[in-house]
Amino acid sequence: MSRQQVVLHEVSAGYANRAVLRRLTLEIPAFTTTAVVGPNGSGKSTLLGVLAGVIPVTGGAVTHRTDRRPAFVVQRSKAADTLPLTVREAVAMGRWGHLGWRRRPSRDDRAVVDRCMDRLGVAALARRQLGELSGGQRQRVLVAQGLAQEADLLLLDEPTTGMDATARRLIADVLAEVTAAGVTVVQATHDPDTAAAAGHVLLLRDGAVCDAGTPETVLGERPAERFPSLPRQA
Ligand SMILES: Nc1ncnc2c1ncn2[C@@H]1O[C@H](COP(=O)(O)OP(=O)(O)OP(=O)(O)O)[C@@H](O)[C@H]1O
Repeated sequence: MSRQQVVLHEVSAGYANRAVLRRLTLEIPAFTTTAVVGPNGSGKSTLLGVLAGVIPVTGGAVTHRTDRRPAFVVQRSKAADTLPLTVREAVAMGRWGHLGWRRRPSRDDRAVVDRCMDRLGVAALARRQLGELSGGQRQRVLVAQGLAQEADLLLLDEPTTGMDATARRLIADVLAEVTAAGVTVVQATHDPDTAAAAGHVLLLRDGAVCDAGTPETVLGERPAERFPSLPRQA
């Protein structure tokens, strides 16, 4: 178990009147990146919600390596883009779980927020309203917020959607750094290059795992050709 961050055993989950995940058994290896791939509607976001603990399971068991709360970066389209928040306030929300009884951010909390904004290249935008940013900038702010939680499990739902190549590389570098520092990352993605760079790949279809393993075994040597459902992003 120590090398597994999360183990799912025959897990079923979904929404009111809609079963999505069906008796899913899988392992999320610790300290590496798992890419969750599969066609639209195959259950990637639902799986992330289960791993985050925000979607209750209707059957089976989910076992986490630690009892720390995971960080969950939701798809930008599902996040409220119009909240009246500055970039700094949005990233600082990542510290809420760490605040002491006075609920006031400490110097350390503020330093973590500064570091995460810096790492995601949004420090210069700190005072801007979220609603004024481009889609790619907002997405980077959400990743910075996830990073600021300093969780040992970082869950990201299609974090690079709508990003240009430079921003995608930045996210890939940040995720490589955090896994090297002992964090486990799980990201849903439609990008074959992102999936090919992961340590582990889970391929979902119709709410079930249809393959799992290294990128080479699951995706083959030419992921974009083998998985036309994973369109190469512009
Ligand atoms: N809040 C919800 N209520 C009811 N059904 C939902 C809800 N969210 C998702 N679904 C349904 O659950 C199924 C799985 O959706 P999910 O979002 O997990 O797929 P996905 O693999 O992440 O898809 P995509 O690649 O399009 O993001 C789909 O049929 C979807 O319509």
